[in-house]
Amino acid sequence: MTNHAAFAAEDAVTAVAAPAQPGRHFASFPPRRARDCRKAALGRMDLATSGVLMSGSLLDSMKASSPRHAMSPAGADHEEWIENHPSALEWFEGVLAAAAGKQIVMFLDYDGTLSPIVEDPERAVMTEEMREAVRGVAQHFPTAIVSGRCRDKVFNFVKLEELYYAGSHGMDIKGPTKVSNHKAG
Ligand SMILES: O=P(O)(O)OC[C@H]1O[C@H](O[C@H]2O[C@H](CO)[C@@H](O)[C@H](O)[C@H]2O)[C@H](O)[C@@H](O)[C@@H]1O
Repeated sequence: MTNHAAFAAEDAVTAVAAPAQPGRHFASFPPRRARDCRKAALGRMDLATSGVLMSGSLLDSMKASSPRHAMSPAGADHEEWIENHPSALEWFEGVLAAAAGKQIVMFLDYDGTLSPIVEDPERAVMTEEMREAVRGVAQHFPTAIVSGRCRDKVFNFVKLEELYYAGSHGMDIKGPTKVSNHKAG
């Protein structure tokens, strides 16, 4: 665990993001067996924090890839649904206003978010471009990848030591092993 200051959940504002594209695969540190994942899932949770901001290009990319419109109902119910489910991307000024004075923390899904959905889960790799985007985000916000996958498997795909990784649906969480220079929020 690194030296981040702890934050109160009620003071945190979260954002979720990122387009999925096919890309390179990186050989990794040794994968562990499934039973190691279950064992690790019993380990302690140590999420913590730091800083703020989001680049225009990442935001545009997020908007372009958002599946939100595909999930919303058509017809007369649409407007009411939109009203009750404001998009953080379309309502970004509102998000910024809500975030004022608060600690922003980024929680990112992996499959179908940072990586494309593919038939073979072992081939759900993320692009180098995506990796750089996430690395950039982590320079501004404490950033966590939250996945149903085993934590080590997600790390093997993402390979960024400055992130938090929450594997096994959040049962197994590990903090950064490398400090990222978050700008204070
Ligand atoms: O929470 P996530 O990071 O989104 O993980 C959810 C599950 O993702 C993986 O399965 C999904 O992606 C695969 C690769 O694209 C795809 O083949 C599968 O059909 C999807 O369900 C992963 O294999 C699961 O263990 C995760 O729970």
